Amino acid sequence: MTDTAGFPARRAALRLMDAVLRRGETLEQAAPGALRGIERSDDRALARAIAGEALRWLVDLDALIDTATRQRLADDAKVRTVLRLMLAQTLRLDTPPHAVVATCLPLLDGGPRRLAHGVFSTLSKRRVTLPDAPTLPDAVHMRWGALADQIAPALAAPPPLDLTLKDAATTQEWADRLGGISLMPGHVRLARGQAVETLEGFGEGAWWVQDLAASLPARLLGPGKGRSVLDLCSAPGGKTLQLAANGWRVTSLDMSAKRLERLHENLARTGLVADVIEADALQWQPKLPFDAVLLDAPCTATGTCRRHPDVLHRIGPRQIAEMAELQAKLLDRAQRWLVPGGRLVYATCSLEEAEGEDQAARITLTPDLIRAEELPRGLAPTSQGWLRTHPGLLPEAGGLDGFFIARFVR
Ligand SMILES: C[S@@+](CC[C@H](N)C(=O)[O-])C[C@H]1O[C@@H](n2cnc3c(N)ncnc32)[C@H](O)[C@@H]1O
Repeated sequence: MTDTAGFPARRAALRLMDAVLRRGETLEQAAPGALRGIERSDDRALARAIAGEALRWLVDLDALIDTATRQRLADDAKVRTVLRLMLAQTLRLDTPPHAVVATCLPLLDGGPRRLAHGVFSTLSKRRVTLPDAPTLPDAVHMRWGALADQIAPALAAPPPLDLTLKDAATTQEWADRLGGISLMPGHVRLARGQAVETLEGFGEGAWWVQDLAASLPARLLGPGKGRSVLDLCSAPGGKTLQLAANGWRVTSLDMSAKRLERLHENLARTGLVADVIEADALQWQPKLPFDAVLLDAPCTATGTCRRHPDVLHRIGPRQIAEMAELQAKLLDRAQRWLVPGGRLVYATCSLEEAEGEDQAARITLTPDLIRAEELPRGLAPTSQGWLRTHPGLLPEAGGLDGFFIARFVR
């Protein structure tokens, strides 16, 4: 094994790529195993950044590699993935070529090192560059249709950092203190790349990290004024915190013990209160109906592609159909748990119609149309009164995640 400084981060980046591309894991799922043994946080961040950029630009990196080989390398060949990592570093992370060669070629010890070196040198001599926007995989482009060309430019870089404030009345104060901008009361947007735990206000629980789009479902339930809400599929708790901060009596249910640990930490940090239940929503039954239900359903999360570019490569028709089936079952149950006049908000961070529009169309409750004045300036509801966001919207302000949101009343 090589002891070149920087090698462990590259080996971890290769493991991350394998986990995503061969085993269909998320970068989050793969990280603990892939990064095991790497002590320094900057090395762990580097491994994630290399793999993230290689996945974000995969189609374009492959096109470059294919111009420099006589025989096309197999899609799953290790040498192709190592070359993707090498090029991602020079073209996206400004790593000097000699450092890339020294730290990446040992990944191919006993294998086609010379081939990789040759392809990398050829492309470096040609001074190749990447396009302004990443090219989406064909299957993704087909699925997203007309939206794909708007979304792709927004994928060129990781997104800004959005915070939701515990007290919306302090919006200007926190925007000033943290040097950010606000797109609506209770929201502050910062430049990316900040270490969250070190920012003012984190320890005292004045805010939590939450993409602007992800903050909209809970906002659409308005102030709670002591009424009851079921936050169904709630962990790690961004929406539970919002609802509790906005005067709701929150029952917060999720089936993942691990994710609920983070929810408990978030409640403790912010001093907010919720009744937390660990249960499978497909089995659980409430004793009493609720004034509101927020179902932020499990989904393929393709709307988070700016932060999680792995979704561009591991999500296909099978995963979408599986999630759509689960969402339909959850919705069938959730809509029965409301008092007459109670409101349901259904949301997913997916860009797939099967998980959004198609689900909303099946709901038998009365639509409660979303109004433009409830949304950040520049966003508008669809003609059905639903909200469909995607990363290409609000481009001057830095975009937002892809979400589908619909509201109903019983
Ligand atoms: C989109 S995430 C929720 C994010 C959360 N609402 C927030 O704002 O932080 C979906 C959640 O659904 C949970 N989940 C999936 N299937 C479930 C089920 N059958 N019962 C309860 N929770 C489930 C997952 O554990 C996951 O935490």
